[in-house]
Amino acid sequence: MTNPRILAHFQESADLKMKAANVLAQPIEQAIELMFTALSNGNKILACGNGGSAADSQHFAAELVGRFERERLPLPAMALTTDSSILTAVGNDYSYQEIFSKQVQAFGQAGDVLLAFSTSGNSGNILAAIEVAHERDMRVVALTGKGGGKIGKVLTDADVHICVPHERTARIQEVHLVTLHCICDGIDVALFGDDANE
Ligand SMILES: O=C(CO)[C@@H](O)[C@H](O)[C@H](O)[C@H](O)COP(=O)(O)O
Ligand SMILES: [Zn+2]
Repeated sequence: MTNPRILAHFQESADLKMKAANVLAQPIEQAIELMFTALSNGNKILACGNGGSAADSQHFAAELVGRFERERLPLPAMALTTDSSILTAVGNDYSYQEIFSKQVQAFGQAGDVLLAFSTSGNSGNILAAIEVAHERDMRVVALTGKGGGKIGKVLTDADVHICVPHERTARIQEVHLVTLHCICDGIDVALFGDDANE
């Protein structure tokens, strides 16, 4: 007999993914187009998030600098969650709220993209990073959940909001992950064409 709690996790995750596929396909396509355009213009992607979403930020950067499924040259993406000296110095000397926004201020250029993760849509350091990204004429792709929170209210029409229709952080993150892989795949298709017949 399969453990019912384990079965329930898989079932809820599978059900949400299929629901999200229909709801989120369009904003995911918009995110692919936005990122491909930025990369084609010589711009880069900066990614940030807290906890599990910090891992997702690093996961995404690794698949752009390294590869997703197809061989290609490195693409410029950077997670703002990795430099412990920056994170501890800014967190200690200024505030935890500024650990990402200071880096966006330092590294972000007009035309760059900020990939911002927050399952609640309410993390202060993500909101602060988005504010600085807008000040620096960057575009924002926000991956949220729980209705989008405060982030949903600060995004502009030039940004893309991928808001997972669920209230449970773990489920939202699981859809964020498949979304990242859709974006990586979409960028490769834009670069090399569809490999469906390969
Ligand atoms: O991964 C998980 C829960 O599954 C946690 O580490 C989670 O990422 C943390 O609680 C974050 O601080 C949540 O922040 P946010 O997604 O609401 O911005
Ligand atoms: Zn998690």
